[in-house]
Amino acid sequence: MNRAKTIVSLASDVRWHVLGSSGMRLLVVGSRISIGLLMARVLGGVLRGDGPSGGAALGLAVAIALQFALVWASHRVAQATAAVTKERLRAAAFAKLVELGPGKIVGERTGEIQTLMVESIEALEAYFSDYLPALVVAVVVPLAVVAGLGFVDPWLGGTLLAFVLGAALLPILFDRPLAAKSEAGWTVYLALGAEFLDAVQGMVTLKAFGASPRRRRELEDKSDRVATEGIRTLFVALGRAAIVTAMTLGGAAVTIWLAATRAAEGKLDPATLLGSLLVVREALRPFSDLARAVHASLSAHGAAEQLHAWFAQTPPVSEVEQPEPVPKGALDIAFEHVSFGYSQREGTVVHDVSFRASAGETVALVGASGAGKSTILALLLAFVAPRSGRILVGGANTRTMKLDDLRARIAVVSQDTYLFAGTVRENLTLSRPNATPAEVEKAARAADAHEFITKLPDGYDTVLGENALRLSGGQRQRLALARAFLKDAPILVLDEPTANLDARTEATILAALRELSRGKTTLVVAHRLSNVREADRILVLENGKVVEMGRHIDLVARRGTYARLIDAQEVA
Ligand SMILES: Nc1ncnc2c1ncn2[C@@H]1O[C@H](COP(=O)(O)OP(=O)(O)OP(=O)(O)O)[C@@H](O)[C@H]1O
Repeated sequence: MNRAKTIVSLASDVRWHVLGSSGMRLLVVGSRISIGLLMARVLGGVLRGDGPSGGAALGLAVAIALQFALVWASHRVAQATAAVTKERLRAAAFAKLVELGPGKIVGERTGEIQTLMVESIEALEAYFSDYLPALVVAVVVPLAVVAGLGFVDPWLGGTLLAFVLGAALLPILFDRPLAAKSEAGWTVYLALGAEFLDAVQGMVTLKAFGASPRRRRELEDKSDRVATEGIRTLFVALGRAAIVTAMTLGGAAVTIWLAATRAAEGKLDPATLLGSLLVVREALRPFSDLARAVHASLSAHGAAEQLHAWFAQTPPVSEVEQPEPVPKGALDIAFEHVSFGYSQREGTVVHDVSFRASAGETVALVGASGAGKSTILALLLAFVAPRSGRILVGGANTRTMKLDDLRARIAVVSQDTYLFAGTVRENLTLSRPNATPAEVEKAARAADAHEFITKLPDGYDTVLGENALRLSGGQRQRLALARAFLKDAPILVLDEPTANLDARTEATILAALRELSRGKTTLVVAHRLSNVREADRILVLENGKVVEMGRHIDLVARRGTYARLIDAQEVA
């Protein structure tokens, strides 16, 4: 797709704002031209010795007042265009983020997504609110003035037209190299943003491994490249600006000189001469304005490519047209010959997996790291979809359900609980926004979290920073558990919820988890096998395949993979 089309297709719903903005700018220029012509009439009258014309003077006063109002209104419309563009694009980009979901987003660089959400959209905003209206003015006004002037005096009109064409067409020679440079600059800029965020998030690791000076040098190198690319772009942009300036100043000078000559020859009256002086500048000014806005257009090219690629992504799981309702009450789970791989290149990571968890049962998934346990949970949550086979919940295929409805019936506690910037209460009620304070407290008590929450400076209203870094691992998991208690969903998914905890904290969390999973269909992933002994069924996975399945006692008696895993942990 060509570049301009790529950009415009991104904001089809702001086209009325862009048109409004352009219209207002045209009115402002129109009022400036009227002021010029009225001034010429007033001065022309004086020069002819008729004295100033009262009507023209009054018209001038009205036009000046009108221009004030139009300039103000035009700024307001430009601001509104900018705000609406940003709001619509951000909403669409965020909706896409949610649609893509963790199945797609995990593995992407957070910094790049962040730059896309903030900076690319800023760049496009400038394109829509500044560059496009400036472009419309640069097309309409010069041609209108040329036509008017040509009507009064074809020689003047023809001369001005030559410079207008020069100012419009010669800069195009620079546009291709400029766009290439700018896109290169944009790419290194994005990489710098991503790297910087990585460094901030990994600061503890960088310091602990003494790697911060090296990382700093790498960042400095990238930063130098951004500066170098910027200077290169600027160099080409200066060449372009010089051409525009030569055409606009040269065009004004030559046309005005010609007008003066024609007036000296008696072929132009003084008022028309003065009028020409004033309108010629107006015909050429839009090119200078456009040259100033060209930077916005250049950044927009890189940003638009990136946003376009973002919107073109397909989610790993798409919604069905007419979803079936998720059955009510307790739900069983069945995997039937499910196979899955994250990409064709990486092959399948889950092979022909079949198992059942009746309502209220607990099924444990065990196996070495990378065996596919978390992927099976992601399949149940429909973050990713099976390549073949079916997943049934309450007897219905999950692919026929509305994704949010399915997920509303599943509570998840994982090893890395995310806590959002906000109060403890807001974090807990994430799963049930209309929960009463009594319900929140009951859930927190059940999760053994109430006590520590009440010791926080503002209790349940204590504001946690980004990802609540000041809470301990055990406290975070207690909040995660309280969230799950509050959600009270019929299916529970536990992805190594005690992985990062010390033995004593683990014991209390496990007790709360037993309580939480009572009567719920539970899928649990655990590395520490002693934690899943009581499961109704244990699935032993190896390279994405179920190699053994049964109760703890039977699997131990088989002396197979499970027994070897247990022996290995006991030795450890
Ligand atoms: N988002 C992803 N994109 C591509 N490959 C992935 C992704 N997530 C996991 N994998 C790959 O899929 C395989 C199974 O990973 P999975 O996380 O399911 O294993 P696991 O048994 O849960 O491991 P662990 O116990 O270490 O968490 C691994 O080879 C892993 O590299």
